[in-house]
Amino acid sequence: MSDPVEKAEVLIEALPWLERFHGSTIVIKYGGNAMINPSLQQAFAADMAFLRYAGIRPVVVHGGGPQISRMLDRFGIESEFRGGLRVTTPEAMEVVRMVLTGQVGRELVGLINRHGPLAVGLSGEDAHLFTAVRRGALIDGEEVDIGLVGDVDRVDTSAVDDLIAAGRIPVIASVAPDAGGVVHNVNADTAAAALAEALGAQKLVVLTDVPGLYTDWPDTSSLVTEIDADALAKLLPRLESGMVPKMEACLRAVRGGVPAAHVIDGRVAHSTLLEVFTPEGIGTMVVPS
Ligand SMILES: Nc1ncnc2c1ncn2[C@@H]1O[C@H](COP(=O)(O)OP(=O)(O)O)[C@@H](O)[C@H]1O
Ligand SMILES: CC(=O)N[C@@H](CCC(=O)OP(=O)(O)O)C(=O)O
Repeated sequence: MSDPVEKAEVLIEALPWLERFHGSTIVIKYGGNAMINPSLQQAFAADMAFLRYAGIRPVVVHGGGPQISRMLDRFGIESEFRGGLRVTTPEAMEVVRMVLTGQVGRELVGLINRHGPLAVGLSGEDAHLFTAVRRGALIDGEEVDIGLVGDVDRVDTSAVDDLIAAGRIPVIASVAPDAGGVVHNVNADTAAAALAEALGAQKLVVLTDVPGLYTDWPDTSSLVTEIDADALAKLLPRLESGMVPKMEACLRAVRGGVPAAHVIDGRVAHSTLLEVFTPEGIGTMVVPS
């Protein structure tokens, strides 16, 4: 696009969205499957800086499932998932914590900070951010024990609030202690939804490696552009694997007062900007009923 008028039109198209979201908090969940290559990761980091410099308050919660699986593999530990959640032994938990807080989070912080002194990494263990409660996986209506896996029971947003007030971008790993201090593995979608709700965010945006939710996976004609909470609740028992915690998270967020939760394709460069600043948006939008 070399025509200056066209360029100006693209810029001005963002104005209504800048007016609407200026000063708002948006929680962005960056899934491990969307971290496909360095240029996409750099585009994601640039988007976070762009949001921040546009007067929006981005808060990043990151996953790292494939990265954890690769490291477990290097240690000769097999990965097993039940209902989209990793079966987490105490041994695997050490690896989960190391990869999320020491590797994936650090890399993301570094990429965002190429654009200024913006990102600060933390995890659910910092300043009581998340308190976990042990949960099982729901398999055919029955709760199955999957080890040190937690749900978010309590959120103390004070550390995140402090960082936002200082103009920083919190980058959060989803490990969290329970009330007794035992660290649990929390699915990153779950953590992002709990945080979006506690912060009173205007949006939850979940980046993954598919264009959105399919009602009849993997039939690509069944992509959903918009669904309300009640319809999603009805669909949930029919969903599989990684989509289960993801759509549970969207449901939790909108039922908890977040006006919209979006699942978008993180393999598209700058997908977050497209979601926030264009009238069409992209992916699947979940809204309250
Ligand atoms: N109904 C569905 N709609 C879309 N994706 C689905 C569906 N059911 C299962 N999936 C799978 O869920 C995956 C996304 O979840 P997950 O692998 O946990 O991603 P992430 O690392 O981004 O959290 C997709 O790559 C797709 O293979
Ligand atoms: C309990 C559970 O499953 N935890 C996840 C935490 C990371 C995560 O959620 O990463 P993605 O967003 O990339 O899937 C795991 O161990 O893989």
